[in-house]
Amino acid sequence: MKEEISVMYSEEVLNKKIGEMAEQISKDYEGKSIHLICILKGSIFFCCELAKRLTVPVTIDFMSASSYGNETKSTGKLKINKDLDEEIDGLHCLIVEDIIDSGNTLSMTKKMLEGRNPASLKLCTLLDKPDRRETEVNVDYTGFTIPDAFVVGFGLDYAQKYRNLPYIGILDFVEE
Ligand SMILES: O=P(O)(O)OC[C@H]1O[C@H](OP(=O)(O)OP(=O)(O)O)[C@H](O)[C@@H]1O
Ligand code: HPA
Repeated sequence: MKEEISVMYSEEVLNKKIGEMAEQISKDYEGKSIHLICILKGSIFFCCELAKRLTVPVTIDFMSASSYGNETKSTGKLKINKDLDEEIDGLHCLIVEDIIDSGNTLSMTKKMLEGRNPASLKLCTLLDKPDRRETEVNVDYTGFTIPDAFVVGFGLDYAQKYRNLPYIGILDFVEE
């Protein structure tokens, strides 16, 4: 089987949307600093583009939590591979995700971080795939709501490949 990718959102479309999201977030957090919590690895591209466009003071920390292996289905279990470097108590935290699919990663991550007494904790995702939700999560900022397709690019991978694509595309498997 050959892997084929068709463009869903071009780099230009993504940047426009991220600009709009940053504008809204900057308005909502006026007078405050935001502590961005970037969930590795998929969110790095989105997190960088978002951070560059925020007009309020920003700090960033990274966490690696995953509920996926090399397959395209969730295991429903959270694995913390790398925890945050800094304490978050008293900080206005914004979790930055590339995609919410089953919701398992984000709901478990959110619960864990809530226990650390942040001043506030909100969620931001570039993509939301609600058709596949297994665990409800309240998402504060969503870029695009997408249908049930497996997407790659702009940080998103299939078996660790395609993260570096500057656009988001749908991955299909076709007969050679
Ligand atoms: O809503 P869910 O079904 O839990 O899926 C979403 C999660 O899956 C992906 O991460 P992944 O575990 O593949 O790690 P990666 O970011 O390093 O690719 C994505 O970046 C989200 O964190
Ligand atoms: O559609 C997807 N693509 C890449 N990684 C993912 N993790 C959850 N859903 C996806």
